[in-house]
Amino acid sequence: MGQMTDPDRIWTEAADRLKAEIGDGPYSSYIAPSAVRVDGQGNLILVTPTAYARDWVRQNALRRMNELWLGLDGLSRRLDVRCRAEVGSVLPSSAREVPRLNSISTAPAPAPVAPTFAASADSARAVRAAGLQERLTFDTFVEGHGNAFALAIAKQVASWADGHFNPVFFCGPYGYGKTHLLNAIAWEAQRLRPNAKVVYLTAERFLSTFVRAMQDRSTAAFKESLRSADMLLIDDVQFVGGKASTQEELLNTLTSLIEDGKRIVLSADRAPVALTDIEPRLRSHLAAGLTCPVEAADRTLKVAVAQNRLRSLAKLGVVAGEARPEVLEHLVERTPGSMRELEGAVNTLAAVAGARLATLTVEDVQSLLGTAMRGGPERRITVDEIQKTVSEHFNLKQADLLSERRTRAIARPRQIAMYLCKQHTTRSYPDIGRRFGGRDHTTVLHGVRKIEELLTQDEQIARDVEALTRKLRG
Ligand SMILES: Nc1ncnc2c1ncn2[C@@H]1O[C@H](COP(=O)(O)OP(=O)(O)OP(=O)(O)O)[C@@H](O)[C@H]1O
Repeated sequence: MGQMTDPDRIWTEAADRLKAEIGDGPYSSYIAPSAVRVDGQGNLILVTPTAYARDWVRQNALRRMNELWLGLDGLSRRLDVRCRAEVGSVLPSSAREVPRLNSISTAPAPAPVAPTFAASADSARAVRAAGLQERLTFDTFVEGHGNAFALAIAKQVASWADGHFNPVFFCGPYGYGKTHLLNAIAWEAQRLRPNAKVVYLTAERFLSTFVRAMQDRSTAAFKESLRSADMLLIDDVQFVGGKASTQEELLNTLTSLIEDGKRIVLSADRAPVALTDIEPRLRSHLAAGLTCPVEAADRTLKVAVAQNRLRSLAKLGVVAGEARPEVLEHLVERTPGSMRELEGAVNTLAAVAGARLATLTVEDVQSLLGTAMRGGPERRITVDEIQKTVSEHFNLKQADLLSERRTRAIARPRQIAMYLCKQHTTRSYPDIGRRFGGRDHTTVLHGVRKIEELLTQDEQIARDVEALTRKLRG
Protein backbone atom coordinates (compact mmCIF):
# COMPACT_ATOMS: atom_id res chain seq x y z
CA MET A 1 0.00 0.00 0.00
CA GLY A 2 1.44 3.38 -1.05
CA GLN A 3 1.98 6.00 1.65
CA MET A 4 -0.38 8.97 1.81
CA THR A 5 -0.20 12.36 3.48
CA ASP A 6 -3.72 13.77 3.13
CA PRO A 7 -5.39 13.16 6.55
CA ASP A 8 -8.84 12.83 4.98
CA ARG A 9 -7.75 10.10 2.62
CA ILE A 10 -5.84 8.26 5.32
CA TRP A 11 -8.83 8.53 7.63
CA THR A 12 -11.19 7.17 4.98
CA GLU A 13 -8.94 4.20 4.38
CA ALA A 14 -8.11 3.51 8.04
CA ALA A 15 -11.74 3.89 9.17
CA ASP A 16 -12.90 1.41 6.51
CA ARG A 17 -10.38 -1.14 7.70
CA LEU A 18 -11.36 -0.56 11.31
CA LYS A 19 -15.00 -1.07 10.37
CA ALA A 20 -14.20 -4.52 9.04
CA GLU A 21 -12.56 -5.36 12.35
CA ILE A 22 -14.96 -3.90 14.90
CA GLY A 23 -18.23 -4.45 13.05
CA ASP A 24 -21.02 -2.17 11.84
CA GLY A 25 -22.61 -1.41 15.21
CA PRO A 26 -19.65 0.14 17.04
CA TYR A 27 -18.41 1.63 13.78
CA SER A 28 -21.60 3.51 13.04
CA SER A 29 -22.02 4.52 16.67
CA TYR A 30 -18.54 5.82 17.40
CA ILE A 31 -16.29 5.99 14.34
CA ALA A 32 -18.55 7.16 11.51
CA PRO A 33 -19.75 10.25 13.41
CA SER A 34 -16.13 11.23 14.17
CA ALA A 35 -13.71 13.19 12.01
CA VAL A 36 -9.99 13.94 11.84
CA ARG A 37 -8.79 17.51 12.10
CA VAL A 38 -5.40 19.17 12.34
CA ASP A 39 -4.86 21.56 15.23
CA GLY A 40 -2.74 24.75 15.28
CA GLN A 41 0.45 22.78 16.00
CA GLY A 42 -0.11 20.32 13.16
CA ASN A 43 -1.25 17.50 15.50
CA LEU A 44 -3.90 15.12 14.23
CA ILE A 45 -6.98 14.81 16.38
CA LEU A 46 -9.86 12.44 16.01
CA VAL A 47 -12.92 14.45 17.06
CA THR A 48 -15.85 12.47 18.43
CA PRO A 49 -19.37 13.88 18.84
CA THR A 50 -19.52 13.28 22.60
CA ALA A 51 -17.25 12.68 25.58
CA TYR A 52 -18.80 9.24 25.89
CA ALA A 53 -17.81 8.35 22.30
CA ARG A 54 -14.31 9.71 23.01
CA ASP A 55 -13.92 7.45 26.02
CA TRP A 56 -15.21 4.49 24.05
CA VAL A 57 -12.73 5.13 21.23
CA ARG A 58 -9.90 5.63 23.70
CA GLN A 59 -10.59 2.35 25.42
CA ASN A 60 -11.54 0.20 22.47
CA ALA A 61 -10.23 1.50 19.18
CA LEU A 62 -7.52 4.14 19.46
CA ARG A 63 -4.55 1.80 19.66
CA ARG A 64 -5.70 -0.20 16.63
CA MET A 65 -6.64 2.96 14.76
CA ASN A 66 -3.10 4.30 15.31
CA GLU A 67 -1.57 1.07 14.03
CA LEU A 68 -3.69 1.29 10.89
CA TRP A 69 -2.95 4.98 10.58
CA LEU A 70 0.83 4.53 10.87
CA GLY A 71 0.75 1.89 8.16
CA LEU A 72 -0.79 4.43 5.77
CA ASP A 73 0.62 7.81 6.75
CA GLY A 74 3.76 8.84 4.86
CA LEU A 75 4.47 11.36 7.65
CA SER A 76 4.22 8.77 10.45
CA ARG A 77 1.93 10.97 12.55
CA ARG A 78 -0.12 9.73 15.48
CA LEU A 79 -3.76 10.38 16.23
CA ASP A 80 -5.06 11.67 19.52
CA VAL A 81 -8.76 11.73 20.38
CA ARG A 82 -10.91 14.56 21.77
CA CYS A 83 -14.61 15.20 21.90
CA ARG A 84 -16.28 18.05 20.09
CA ALA A 85 -16.80 20.08 23.28
CA GLU A 86 -13.04 20.08 23.86
CA VAL A 87 -12.10 21.35 20.42
CA GLY A 88 -14.96 23.70 19.60
CA SER A 89 -17.98 22.98 17.50
CA VAL A 90 -16.66 23.60 13.98
CA LEU A 91 -15.49 20.55 12.13
CA PRO A 92 -13.75 20.53 8.76
CA SER A 93 -15.87 20.07 5.68
CA SER A 94 -14.18 16.74 5.17
CA ALA A 95 -15.77 15.24 8.29
CA ARG A 96 -17.14 11.81 7.48
CA GLU A 97 -20.88 11.85 7.90
CA VAL A 98 -20.43 14.56 10.47
CA PRO A 99 -22.25 17.56 9.02
CA ARG A 100 -25.48 15.95 10.26
CA LEU A 101 -24.19 15.93 13.78
CA ASN A 102 -23.03 19.53 13.46
CA SER A 103 -26.56 20.57 12.85
CA ILE A 104 -27.89 19.20 16.13
CA SER A 105 -28.64 22.49 17.76
CA THR A 106 -27.85 25.01 15.06
CA ALA A 107 -30.14 23.88 12.25
CA PRO A 108 -33.09 26.20 11.69
CA ALA A 109 -36.46 24.50 11.80
CA PRO A 110 -36.99 23.05 8.32
CA ALA A 111 -39.89 24.00 6.12
CA PRO A 112 -42.98 21.90 6.69
CA VAL A 113 -43.60 19.04 4.29
CA ALA A 114 -46.86 18.61 2.42
CA PRO A 115 -49.64 18.87 4.99
CA THR A 116 -51.31 15.65 6.01
CA PHE A 117 -53.41 17.13 8.80
CA ALA A 118 -55.60 20.18 8.64
CA ALA A 119 -54.15 21.95 11.65
CA SER A 120 -51.32 21.55 14.08
CA ALA A 121 -53.73 20.86 16.93
CA ASP A 122 -55.07 17.92 14.93
CA SER A 123 -51.64 16.52 14.28
CA ALA A 124 -50.61 16.92 17.89
CA ARG A 125 -53.77 15.04 18.87
CA ALA A 126 -52.98 12.37 16.33
CA VAL A 127 -49.55 11.83 17.84
CA ARG A 128 -50.98 11.65 21.33
CA ALA A 129 -53.62 9.20 20.25
CA ALA A 130 -50.84 6.94 19.05
CA GLY A 131 -49.79 6.21 22.62
CA LEU A 132 -47.19 8.85 23.39
CA GLN A 133 -46.81 9.98 26.98
CA GLU A 134 -46.78 13.73 27.53
CA ARG A 135 -44.18 13.52 30.29
CA LEU A 136 -41.57 11.90 28.07
CA THR A 137 -39.90 14.86 26.36
CA PHE A 138 -36.33 16.12 25.95
CA ASP A 139 -36.99 18.56 28.80
CA THR A 140 -37.55 15.73 31.26
CA PHE A 141 -34.74 13.51 29.95
CA VAL A 142 -31.59 13.77 32.04
CA GLU A 143 -28.28 13.45 30.23
CA GLY A 144 -25.54 11.32 31.76
CA HIS A 145 -22.84 8.80 31.16
CA GLY A 146 -24.21 6.06 28.97
CA ASN A 147 -26.96 8.05 27.23
CA ALA A 148 -25.19 11.22 26.01
CA PHE A 149 -24.52 9.92 22.52
CA ALA A 150 -28.04 8.53 22.16
CA LEU A 151 -29.49 11.84 23.34
CA ALA A 152 -27.39 13.82 20.85
CA ILE A 153 -28.53 11.58 18.01
CA ALA A 154 -32.15 11.69 19.20
CA LYS A 155 -32.10 15.49 19.10
CA GLN A 156 -30.57 15.41 15.67
CA VAL A 157 -33.27 13.09 14.34
CA ALA A 158 -36.00 15.18 15.95
CA SER A 159 -34.64 18.31 14.25
CA TRP A 160 -35.32 16.69 10.84
CA ALA A 161 -31.69 17.43 9.95
CA ASP A 162 -30.67 15.88 6.66
CA GLY A 163 -28.70 12.74 7.16
CA HIS A 164 -28.07 9.31 5.88
CA PHE A 165 -28.46 7.47 9.16
CA ASN A 166 -31.67 5.67 8.47
CA PRO A 167 -32.94 3.87 10.43
CA VAL A 168 -31.64 5.09 13.77
CA PHE A 169 -31.75 2.21 16.21
CA PHE A 170 -31.63 2.70 19.99
CA CYS A 171 -30.71 -0.38 21.97
CA GLY A 172 -30.06 -1.10 25.60
CA PRO A 173 -31.36 -2.85 28.69
CA TYR A 174 -34.94 -2.65 29.94
CA GLY A 175 -35.96 0.55 31.70
CA TYR A 176 -33.15 3.00 30.93
CA GLY A 177 -34.78 5.51 28.64
CA LYS A 178 -35.33 4.13 25.14
CA THR A 179 -39.07 4.71 25.18
CA HIS A 180 -38.44 8.11 26.71
CA LEU A 181 -36.12 9.07 23.85
CA LEU A 182 -38.52 7.82 21.16
CA ASN A 183 -41.37 9.77 22.73
CA ALA A 184 -39.18 12.87 22.99
CA ILE A 185 -38.19 12.60 19.33
CA ALA A 186 -41.83 12.28 18.27
CA TRP A 187 -42.96 15.28 20.32
CA GLU A 188 -40.10 17.49 19.17
CA ALA A 189 -40.35 16.44 15.51
CA GLN A 190 -44.07 17.17 15.56
CA ARG A 191 -43.49 20.53 17.24
CA LEU A 192 -40.98 21.54 14.57
CA ARG A 193 -43.14 20.31 11.71
CA PRO A 194 -46.73 20.52 12.87
CA ASN A 195 -48.00 19.33 9.51
CA ALA A 196 -45.79 16.30 9.20
CA LYS A 197 -47.16 12.86 9.92
CA VAL A 198 -45.22 11.49 12.86
CA VAL A 199 -46.27 7.96 13.75
CA TYR A 200 -45.19 6.32 17.00
CA LEU A 201 -46.17 2.80 17.95
CA THR A 202 -44.86 -0.09 19.91
CA ALA A 203 -43.93 -3.23 18.00
CA GLU A 204 -46.68 -4.89 19.99
CA ARG A 205 -49.21 -2.45 18.59
CA PHE A 206 -47.77 -2.87 15.10
CA LEU A 207 -48.30 -6.59 15.49
CA SER A 208 -51.81 -6.48 16.91
CA THR A 209 -53.00 -3.83 14.44
CA PHE A 210 -51.57 -5.79 11.57
CA VAL A 211 -53.19 -9.03 12.74
CA ARG A 212 -56.54 -7.26 13.17
CA ALA A 213 -56.17 -5.69 9.71
CA MET A 214 -55.61 -9.13 8.21
CA GLN A 215 -58.72 -10.46 9.93
CA ASP A 216 -60.79 -7.46 8.78
CA ARG A 217 -59.26 -7.63 5.31
CA SER A 218 -58.16 -4.02 5.74
CA THR A 219 -54.43 -4.49 5.31
CA ALA A 220 -54.33 -1.93 2.50
CA ALA A 221 -55.50 0.80 4.88
CA PHE A 222 -53.03 -0.34 7.52
CA LYS A 223 -50.16 -0.24 5.03
CA GLU A 224 -51.22 3.15 3.77
CA SER A 225 -51.42 4.59 7.28
CA LEU A 226 -47.80 3.65 7.92
CA ARG A 227 -46.34 4.30 4.50
CA SER A 228 -47.68 7.83 4.42
CA ALA A 229 -45.67 8.65 7.56
CA ASP A 230 -42.92 11.26 7.37
CA MET A 231 -41.37 9.79 10.48
CA LEU A 232 -42.12 6.33 11.83
CA LEU A 233 -40.99 5.34 15.31
CA ILE A 234 -41.34 1.73 16.46
CA ASP A 235 -40.55 0.88 20.07
CA ASP A 236 -39.41 -2.53 21.36
CA VAL A 237 -38.87 -4.14 17.96
CA GLN A 238 -37.72 -7.37 19.62
CA PHE A 239 -41.39 -8.24 20.07
CA VAL A 240 -41.88 -9.06 16.40
CA GLY A 241 -39.39 -11.92 16.89
CA GLY A 242 -40.79 -15.22 15.62
CA LYS A 243 -43.82 -13.62 13.89
CA ALA A 244 -43.07 -14.26 10.23
CA SER A 245 -45.86 -12.36 8.47
CA THR A 246 -45.55 -9.35 10.77
CA GLN A 247 -41.81 -9.26 10.14
CA GLU A 248 -42.39 -9.35 6.43
CA GLU A 249 -44.85 -6.49 6.69
CA LEU A 250 -42.41 -4.51 8.81
CA LEU A 251 -39.65 -5.14 6.31
CA ASN A 252 -41.87 -3.93 3.45
CA THR A 253 -42.87 -0.85 5.43
CA LEU A 254 -39.27 0.01 6.25
CA THR A 255 -37.98 -0.45 2.71
CA SER A 256 -40.81 1.60 1.27
CA LEU A 257 -40.24 4.46 3.72
CA ILE A 258 -36.47 4.38 3.28
CA GLU A 259 -36.85 4.51 -0.49
CA ASP A 260 -39.04 7.58 -0.06
CA GLY A 261 -36.45 9.21 2.18
CA LYS A 262 -38.70 9.11 5.27
CA ARG A 263 -37.24 8.86 8.78
CA ILE A 264 -37.29 5.67 10.76
CA VAL A 265 -36.46 5.34 14.43
CA LEU A 266 -36.47 2.00 16.24
CA SER A 267 -35.67 0.62 19.64
CA ALA A 268 -35.01 -2.80 21.12
CA ASP A 269 -33.47 -4.38 24.17
CA ARG A 270 -30.56 -5.61 22.07
CA ALA A 271 -28.47 -4.51 19.08
CA PRO A 272 -29.89 -5.62 15.69
CA VAL A 273 -27.26 -8.33 15.26
CA ALA A 274 -28.40 -9.95 18.50
CA LEU A 275 -32.07 -10.13 17.46
CA THR A 276 -31.66 -13.73 16.47
CA ASP A 277 -35.34 -14.58 16.12
CA ILE A 278 -35.77 -11.83 13.58
CA GLU A 279 -35.42 -12.88 9.99
CA PRO A 280 -31.92 -12.02 8.60
CA ARG A 281 -33.13 -9.68 5.85
CA LEU A 282 -35.13 -7.58 8.28
CA ARG A 283 -32.27 -7.68 10.75
CA SER A 284 -29.83 -6.37 8.19
CA HIS A 285 -32.21 -3.49 7.40
CA LEU A 286 -32.46 -2.69 11.09
CA ALA A 287 -28.67 -2.59 11.32
CA ALA A 288 -28.16 -0.59 8.16
CA GLY A 289 -28.33 2.86 9.74
CA LEU A 290 -26.94 4.03 13.03
CA THR A 291 -27.04 1.95 16.20
CA CYS A 292 -27.04 4.00 19.41
CA PRO A 293 -26.51 2.28 22.74
CA VAL A 294 -28.51 3.52 25.73
CA GLU A 295 -26.67 2.01 28.64
CA ALA A 296 -27.70 1.27 32.20
CA ALA A 297 -27.52 4.44 34.30
CA ASP A 298 -24.72 5.00 36.78
CA ARG A 299 -25.29 6.37 40.26
CA THR A 300 -24.80 10.03 39.30
CA LEU A 301 -27.40 9.80 36.57
CA LYS A 302 -29.85 8.03 38.85
CA VAL A 303 -29.49 10.73 41.50
CA ALA A 304 -30.05 13.39 38.84
CA VAL A 305 -33.16 11.59 37.55
CA ALA A 306 -34.59 11.26 41.08
CA GLN A 307 -33.96 14.94 41.72
CA ASN A 308 -35.48 15.93 38.42
CA ARG A 309 -38.58 13.85 39.05
CA LEU A 310 -39.07 15.38 42.50
CA ARG A 311 -38.68 18.87 41.02
CA SER A 312 -41.40 18.11 38.49
CA LEU A 313 -43.62 16.81 41.28
CA ALA A 314 -42.89 20.01 43.23
CA LYS A 315 -44.06 22.08 40.25
CA LEU A 316 -47.29 20.09 40.30
CA GLY A 317 -47.64 20.78 44.01
CA VAL A 318 -47.30 17.11 45.02
CA VAL A 319 -44.25 17.87 47.17
CA ALA A 320 -42.72 21.06 48.56
CA GLY A 321 -39.04 21.94 48.41
CA GLU A 322 -36.03 19.82 47.52
CA ALA A 323 -34.98 16.49 48.98
CA ARG A 324 -31.64 16.47 50.82
CA PRO A 325 -28.74 15.01 48.79
CA GLU A 326 -28.31 12.12 51.24
CA VAL A 327 -31.99 11.25 50.83
CA LEU A 328 -31.55 11.06 47.05
CA GLU A 329 -28.43 8.93 47.47
CA HIS A 330 -30.35 6.65 49.78
CA LEU A 331 -33.17 6.19 47.27
CA VAL A 332 -30.67 5.25 44.58
CA GLU A 333 -28.84 2.86 46.84
CA ARG A 334 -32.03 1.01 47.68
CA THR A 335 -33.21 0.65 44.08
CA PRO A 336 -30.39 -1.17 42.29
CA GLY A 337 -32.61 -2.15 39.34
CA SER A 338 -33.75 -0.08 36.39
CA MET A 339 -34.84 3.52 36.38
CA ARG A 340 -38.43 2.29 36.66
CA GLU A 341 -37.75 0.92 40.12
CA LEU A 342 -36.14 4.19 41.16
CA GLU A 343 -39.11 6.14 39.82
CA GLY A 344 -41.44 3.87 41.77
CA ALA A 345 -39.56 4.67 44.99
CA VAL A 346 -39.50 8.39 44.20
CA ASN A 347 -43.24 8.44 43.50
CA THR A 348 -44.02 6.55 46.67
CA LEU A 349 -41.83 8.91 48.70
CA ALA A 350 -43.49 11.93 47.12
CA ALA A 351 -46.94 10.55 47.87
CA VAL A 352 -46.20 9.88 51.53
CA ALA A 353 -43.88 12.83 52.27
CA GLY A 354 -45.68 15.67 50.45
CA ALA A 355 -44.94 19.02 52.06
CA ARG A 356 -42.36 17.51 54.42
CA LEU A 357 -39.96 16.48 51.65
CA ALA A 358 -37.30 19.16 52.27
CA THR A 359 -36.93 18.35 55.96
CA LEU A 360 -36.79 14.56 55.63
CA THR A 361 -33.75 12.72 56.92
CA VAL A 362 -32.59 9.32 55.71
CA GLU A 363 -34.12 7.81 58.88
CA ASP A 364 -37.46 9.45 58.11
CA VAL A 365 -37.34 8.00 54.60
CA GLN A 366 -36.55 4.57 55.95
CA SER A 367 -39.51 4.57 58.25
CA LEU A 368 -41.85 6.17 55.69
CA LEU A 369 -41.02 3.70 53.00
CA GLY A 370 -41.13 0.64 55.22
CA THR A 371 -38.94 -2.39 55.43
CA ALA A 372 -37.77 -2.36 51.86
CA MET A 373 -35.95 0.87 52.56
CA ARG A 374 -34.36 -0.27 55.79
CA GLY A 375 -30.72 -1.27 55.81
CA GLY A 376 -29.96 -4.84 54.89
CA PRO A 377 -31.02 -6.89 51.91
CA GLU A 378 -34.49 -6.42 50.44
CA ARG A 379 -37.01 -9.12 51.15
CA ARG A 380 -37.70 -11.08 47.96
CA ILE A 381 -41.24 -10.68 46.69
CA THR A 382 -42.59 -13.55 44.60
CA VAL A 383 -45.06 -13.65 41.72
CA ASP A 384 -47.32 -15.88 43.77
CA GLU A 385 -47.34 -13.41 46.64
CA ILE A 386 -48.18 -10.56 44.27
CA GLN A 387 -51.05 -12.53 42.76
CA LYS A 388 -52.43 -13.38 46.22
CA THR A 389 -52.13 -9.79 47.48
CA VAL A 390 -53.72 -8.32 44.35
CA SER A 391 -56.61 -10.78 44.27
CA GLU A 392 -57.33 -10.17 47.97
CA HIS A 393 -57.20 -6.42 47.48
CA PHE A 394 -59.73 -6.57 44.64
CA ASN A 395 -61.83 -9.29 46.20
CA LEU A 396 -61.05 -11.82 43.49
CA LYS A 397 -59.75 -15.36 43.44
CA GLN A 398 -56.13 -15.90 42.48
CA ALA A 399 -57.42 -18.22 39.72
CA ASP A 400 -59.29 -15.26 38.18
CA LEU A 401 -55.98 -13.56 37.48
CA LEU A 402 -54.74 -16.63 35.64
CA SER A 403 -58.01 -17.26 33.80
CA GLU A 404 -59.03 -16.32 30.25
CA ARG A 405 -61.69 -13.90 31.52
CA ARG A 406 -61.32 -10.41 30.14
CA THR A 407 -63.94 -8.33 31.91
CA ARG A 408 -62.56 -5.04 33.16
CA ALA A 409 -63.09 -6.08 36.81
CA ILE A 410 -60.57 -8.86 36.29
CA ALA A 411 -58.41 -7.57 33.46
CA ARG A 412 -57.34 -4.39 35.27
CA PRO A 413 -56.27 -6.12 38.52
CA ARG A 414 -54.46 -8.67 36.36
CA GLN A 415 -52.56 -5.85 34.64
CA ILE A 416 -51.78 -4.29 38.01
CA ALA A 417 -50.42 -7.63 39.20
CA MET A 418 -48.27 -7.92 36.07
CA TYR A 419 -47.01 -4.39 36.62
CA LEU A 420 -46.10 -5.20 40.23
CA CYS A 421 -44.29 -8.35 39.10
CA LYS A 422 -42.19 -6.26 36.73
CA GLN A 423 -41.49 -3.74 39.49
CA HIS A 424 -40.70 -6.08 42.35
CA THR A 425 -39.30 -9.25 40.81
CA THR A 426 -36.53 -9.89 38.31
CA ARG A 427 -38.80 -12.02 36.11
CA SER A 428 -38.80 -11.36 32.36
CA TYR A 429 -41.97 -10.60 30.38
CA PRO A 430 -42.21 -14.17 28.97
CA ASP A 431 -41.70 -15.57 32.45
CA ILE A 432 -44.44 -13.41 33.92
CA GLY A 433 -46.70 -14.38 31.01
CA ARG A 434 -46.19 -18.06 31.79
CA ARG A 435 -47.16 -17.48 35.41
CA PHE A 436 -50.35 -15.71 34.39
CA GLY A 437 -52.00 -18.67 32.70
CA GLY A 438 -49.48 -19.02 29.86
CA ARG A 439 -50.02 -15.57 28.38
CA ASP A 440 -47.82 -14.17 25.63
CA HIS A 441 -45.03 -11.78 26.65
CA THR A 442 -46.58 -9.04 24.50
CA THR A 443 -49.75 -9.20 26.63
CA VAL A 444 -47.65 -8.65 29.74
CA LEU A 445 -45.78 -5.76 28.14
CA HIS A 446 -49.08 -4.18 27.12
CA GLY A 447 -50.44 -4.61 30.67
CA VAL A 448 -47.35 -3.06 32.28
CA ARG A 449 -47.41 -0.11 29.88
CA LYS A 450 -51.12 0.42 30.43
CA ILE A 451 -50.66 0.67 34.19
CA GLU A 452 -47.66 2.99 33.80
CA GLU A 453 -49.85 5.24 31.68
CA LEU A 454 -52.81 5.07 34.07
CA LEU A 455 -50.63 5.84 37.10
CA THR A 456 -50.26 9.40 35.86
CA GLN A 457 -53.92 9.79 34.86
CA ASP A 458 -56.07 7.77 37.22
CA GLU A 459 -55.91 8.60 40.92
CA GLN A 460 -57.73 5.46 41.99
CA ILE A 461 -55.22 3.23 40.20
CA ALA A 462 -52.33 5.20 41.72
CA ARG A 463 -53.84 4.69 45.17
CA ASP A 464 -54.39 0.96 44.56
CA VAL A 465 -50.82 0.49 43.36
CA GLU A 466 -49.43 2.42 46.29
CA ALA A 467 -51.48 0.44 48.80
CA LEU A 468 -50.46 -2.84 47.18
CA THR A 469 -46.81 -1.82 47.18
CA ARG A 470 -46.98 -1.08 50.90
CA LYS A 471 -48.66 -4.42 51.59
CA LEU A 472 -46.06 -6.31 49.57
CA ARG A 473 -43.17 -4.55 51.24
CA GLY A 474 -44.63 -5.38 54.64
N1 LIG B 1 -32.12 9.73 31.40
C1 LIG B 1 -33.37 9.75 31.89
N2 LIG B 1 -33.92 10.91 32.34
C2 LIG B 1 -35.15 10.92 32.86
N3 LIG B 1 -35.92 9.84 32.99
C3 LIG B 1 -35.44 8.66 32.58
C4 LIG B 1 -34.14 8.55 31.99
N4 LIG B 1 -33.92 7.26 31.67
C5 LIG B 1 -35.03 6.60 32.01
N5 LIG B 1 -35.94 7.43 32.56
C6 LIG B 1 -37.27 7.09 33.06
O1 LIG B 1 -37.25 5.73 33.46
C7 LIG B 1 -38.45 5.07 33.08
C8 LIG B 1 -38.10 3.89 32.19
O2 LIG B 1 -37.59 4.37 30.96
P1 LIG B 1 -38.11 3.85 29.52
O3 LIG B 1 -39.54 3.42 29.61
O4 LIG B 1 -37.79 4.88 28.52
O5 LIG B 1 -37.19 2.58 29.39
P2 LIG B 1 -36.98 1.59 28.15
O6 LIG B 1 -35.50 1.54 27.96
O7 LIG B 1 -37.81 2.01 27.01
O8 LIG B 1 -37.50 0.21 28.70
P3 LIG B 1 -38.23 -0.98 27.86
O9 LIG B 1 -37.14 -1.89 27.45
O10 LIG B 1 -39.19 -1.54 28.84
O11 LIG B 1 -38.96 -0.42 26.70
C9 LIG B 1 -39.30 6.09 32.36
O12 LIG B 1 -40.26 6.60 33.25
C10 LIG B 1 -38.32 7.18 31.97
O13 LIG B 1 -38.94 8.44 31.95
